[in-house]
Amino acid sequence: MVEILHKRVSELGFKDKLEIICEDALKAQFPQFDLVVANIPYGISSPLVTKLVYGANPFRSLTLLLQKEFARRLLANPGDSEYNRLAVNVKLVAEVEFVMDVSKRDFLPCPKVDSSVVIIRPKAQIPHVNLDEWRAFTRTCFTNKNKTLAAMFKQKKKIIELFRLSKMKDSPNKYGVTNSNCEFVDDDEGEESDKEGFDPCSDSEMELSSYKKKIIEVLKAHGFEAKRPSKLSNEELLNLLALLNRAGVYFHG
Ligand SMILES: C[S@@+](CC[C@H](N)C(=O)[O-])C[C@H]1O[C@@H](n2cnc3c(N)ncnc32)[C@H](O)[C@@H]1O
Repeated sequence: MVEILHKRVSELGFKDKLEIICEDALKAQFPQFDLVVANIPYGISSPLVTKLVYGANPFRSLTLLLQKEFARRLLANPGDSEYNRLAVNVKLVAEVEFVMDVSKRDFLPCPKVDSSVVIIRPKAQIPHVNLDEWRAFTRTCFTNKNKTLAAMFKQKKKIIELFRLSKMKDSPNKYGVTNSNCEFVDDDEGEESDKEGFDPCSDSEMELSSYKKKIIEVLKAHGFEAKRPSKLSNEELLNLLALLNRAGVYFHG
């Protein structure tokens, strides 16, 4: 395709106006861009959309041909069965507009899946929130997006993880917890075990229990206890994150 493009622009006399970067799109450092119009490889849709939307580049719009199901997930709203962490995170900073469906029969050779075109535009006003903290928080919430928040935050593993993160805020070198939540690939609904991989012995049971109580009190006091992440708007999630942070509960070290 690169050769064909080079040949075509040469024939049309546009050779000096086109620079072709032939690299892995996930690894390449993009030059400054204003518009993206792309038929992207469907297999890397999630990390590529993340990279484009959360990159440092102040773009105007991204017009993307995506696999239809992926586009539906990106367009989903709270309460929709497809609502997911990707939609939550993209919609924090951008608006996603549906343009059109494109049938697989419109391609030759005919692929296995249908496609859709969407336009993503950055929001004029982005909520004031630490993005690493936000993404770690939505990762926690959307790992079990249909569980109630009370059930989710009663999981021992989760409590220990958050407790250590909160302590790490006070003494960063003492606690070896790292949080690799920076990418929001489509990994919601990965059920978590309550016990695996954590050694609660190093934290006092009493401290853990009062920490858990503190979280549950925040949920109860603000009517979040019986709510489920899959039904919460970004405004509600932002509010919950702010309330938890204020109570000393953090999701990112
Ligand atoms: C859906 S096709 C689109 C091709 C072309 N843009 C078009 O519209 O006909 C996606 C293209 O991205 C290429 N590709 C796959 N993974 C890639 C990656 N990580 N970085 C850059 N290109 C990739 C594929 O080889 C394929 O040519």
